[in-house]
Amino acid sequence: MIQVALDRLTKEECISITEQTYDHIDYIEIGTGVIKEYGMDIIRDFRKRFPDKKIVADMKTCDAGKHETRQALEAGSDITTVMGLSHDQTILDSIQVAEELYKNVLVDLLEVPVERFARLKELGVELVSAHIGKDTQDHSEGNSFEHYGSLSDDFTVFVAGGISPKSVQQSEKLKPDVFIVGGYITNASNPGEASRTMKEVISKR
Ligand SMILES: O=C([C@H](O)CO)[C@H](O)[C@H](O)COP(=O)(O)O
Repeated sequence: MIQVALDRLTKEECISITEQTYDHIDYIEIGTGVIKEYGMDIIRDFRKRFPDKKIVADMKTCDAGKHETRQALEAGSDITTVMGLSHDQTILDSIQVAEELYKNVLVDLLEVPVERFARLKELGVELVSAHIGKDTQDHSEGNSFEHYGSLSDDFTVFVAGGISPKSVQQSEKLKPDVFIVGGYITNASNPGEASRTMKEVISKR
């Protein structure tokens, strides 16, 4: 499956890219910076405009887990993100609220040491995102999925970070369920075509 990540865009650009890619994507991610710009209103707006798609709010919550999780999920997202490096209590609180609302939390593994993965499992985490951060994508150190090992025995795995048709294979060991694709689609001259290509490559794996 594909999650289009809408980052560093205006609201109008987010809407246009979603419309152009609609037939080839499964999840719409409202990116962290976009949420900072437009708040919960953009989630409410997307819920109305795109009722048939799953919406992920990339809140990157790291404290106040109950409040921020409720905020994003009640605005209409299906999934909200919480940082795996947060305190255990933040993760527990976020999961509890998501369960009350029959929705989900996606735990972002950015900079999380491998030793913490077992604890996340104990806390009840089900969805994780193996993520190469934007700031390390152009550097050789930290620009690899290698250290994530094999997560798929314990979690449903999303992968993110500079994903393109060429880099799909690099995360193969993680057996991802969802490929989070930002720049490859959003910076393309034809985002619809880019999302179609991405879908083809993923379905041929
Ligand atoms: O989560 C993301 C990043 O931290 C910026 O907020 C992106 O959505 C994710 O990395 C996917 O975007 P690309 O790396 O451009 O594919």
